[in-house]
Amino acid sequence: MTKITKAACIGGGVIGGAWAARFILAGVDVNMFDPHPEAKRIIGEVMANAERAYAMLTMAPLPKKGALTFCNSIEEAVQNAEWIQESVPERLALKRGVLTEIDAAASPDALIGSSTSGLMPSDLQAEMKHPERMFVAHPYNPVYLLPLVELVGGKKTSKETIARAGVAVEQIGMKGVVIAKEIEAFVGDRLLEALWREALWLIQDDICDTETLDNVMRYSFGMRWAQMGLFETYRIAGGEAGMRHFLAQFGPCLKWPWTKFTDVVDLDDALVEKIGAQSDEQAAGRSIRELERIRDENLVGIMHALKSGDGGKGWGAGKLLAEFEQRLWANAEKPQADPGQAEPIRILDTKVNAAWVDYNGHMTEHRYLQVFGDTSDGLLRLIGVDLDYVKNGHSYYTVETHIRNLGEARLGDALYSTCQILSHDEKRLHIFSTIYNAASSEPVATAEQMLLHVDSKASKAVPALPEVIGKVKAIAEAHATLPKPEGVGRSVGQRR
Ligand SMILES: NC(=O)C1=CN([C@@H]2O[C@H](COP(=O)(O)OP(=O)(O)OC[C@H]3O[C@@H](n4cnc5c(N)ncnc54)[C@H](O)[C@@H]3O)[C@@H](O)[C@H]2O)C=CC1
Ligand SMILES: C[N+](C)(C)CC(=O)CC(=O)[O-]
Repeated sequence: MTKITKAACIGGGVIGGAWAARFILAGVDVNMFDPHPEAKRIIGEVMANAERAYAMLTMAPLPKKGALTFCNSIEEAVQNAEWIQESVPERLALKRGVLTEIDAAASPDALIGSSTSGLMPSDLQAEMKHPERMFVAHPYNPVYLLPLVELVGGKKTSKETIARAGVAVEQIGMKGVVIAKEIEAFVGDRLLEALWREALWLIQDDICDTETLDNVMRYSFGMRWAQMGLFETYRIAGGEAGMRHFLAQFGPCLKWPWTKFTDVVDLDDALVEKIGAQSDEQAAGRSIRELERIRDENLVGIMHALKSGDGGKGWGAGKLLAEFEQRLWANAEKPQADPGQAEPIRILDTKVNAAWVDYNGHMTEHRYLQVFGDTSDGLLRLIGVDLDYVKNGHSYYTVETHIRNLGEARLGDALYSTCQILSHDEKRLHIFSTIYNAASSEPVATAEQMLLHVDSKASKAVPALPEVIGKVKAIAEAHATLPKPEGVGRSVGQRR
């Protein structure tokens, strides 16, 4: 078993709530246990931000969202869960107690991950009856966007568990990196800890304030690190002679007094207050949720940029996103439609989310094209133009689109789209799509489009394959009995 259909999240704070969002948006049902009196509100807000981020992240068809169920106990939450993720506060005794409860109630082959930032898995699994299935799955905030998860086994974790976990995280768009030996704080947090220690010294000693320090990072090496790590970046910094020259040139600096090394700053009340006050000033009144949304938009932008890196092949986290999207397309549900039915085919059900809304307070222009694009893609899947068809060198390209905006779509409005085939031949597909407001059934926009069947390797129009033409013909014959939709053949500025 590696495909996860149900997960349990034990602890639904910053990390547990975001794990839940990642699972749910990947189509996995989640049972949540968190005794916090406001857990539902908090997780609801995290979920809303995650959905907003995914709407910006990808145009690929996300699977039907998993269901979120709040449970009253750990025992209830872990029932039938294939992956259980513990994300309770970072205290060894608390985590051990929770893991022991999970251990007693979980299915024997469930994978049990801990989000701990630094505790050793061997210490966490010490009191478990079946410790072989327990490991650290250390994510990065926000879990629903940042794909890395460090997988760390303890003394009693089986190799099979780590291997299964590595495969399972791919399903939810993550990159599992197996850490060879367990060590406190693993790899990422050891690096962050070193930086954090120096940062605290710099603030304590009034070398800079929190905003200056953040500016130093985000206008320079912070940007570098998002696309290449430390070593690849420094290899380039060595010039043509590469890493060896870099080490020869900058190695000796390690002996210079550039850092306070392992001395730890005394985080007393005065320093806490100093950092707190500088951080408040830096935030300029923005709430945490607002900051999260800004962060998410930026992270999505970075991932989009990385997706087109390396000459379009994708690079790092962007390559991973491209591969995840390929899987989403491959698993996309075909619209359910009877091709013989004489009515426009209902293709898409969607909702106007925050990222789609512009300064006028309604759905912005290019999102209409996105919905129409998703609608024509839905029709294509219905006629057999799926990912395999595309991989084999054939596809339809849209060569002309005329959109009419007829009504407003506001934040949260439920929408659906339909598509009608107007005419076709062996190369061309002439379609008319309509977006409706689901509550009023009023049309919000229409698009008349011409699609051309192509040989994508030769970049030229060629006849569609017979099985596709057969399906198009069946739908077109049924649609031929329909009246011509109002607006067909309109040109911009045309007199009525
Ligand atoms: N916040 C971060 O940036 C990151 C945190 N982590 C790790 O994730 C874990 C959780 O941290 P956060 O989410 O930041 O903490 P948090 O304080 O935001 O959330 C912890 C949640 O656990 C709940 N909880 C407490 N006792 C519980 C119990 N017995 N059963 C179920 N739920 C319980 C609390 O009500 C709270 O909602 C920690 O191990 C932390 O080291 C890992 C990566 C990043
Ligand atoms: C601060 N922290 C140690 C909890 C951070 C992490 O564990 C990872 C992250 O998201 O930076």
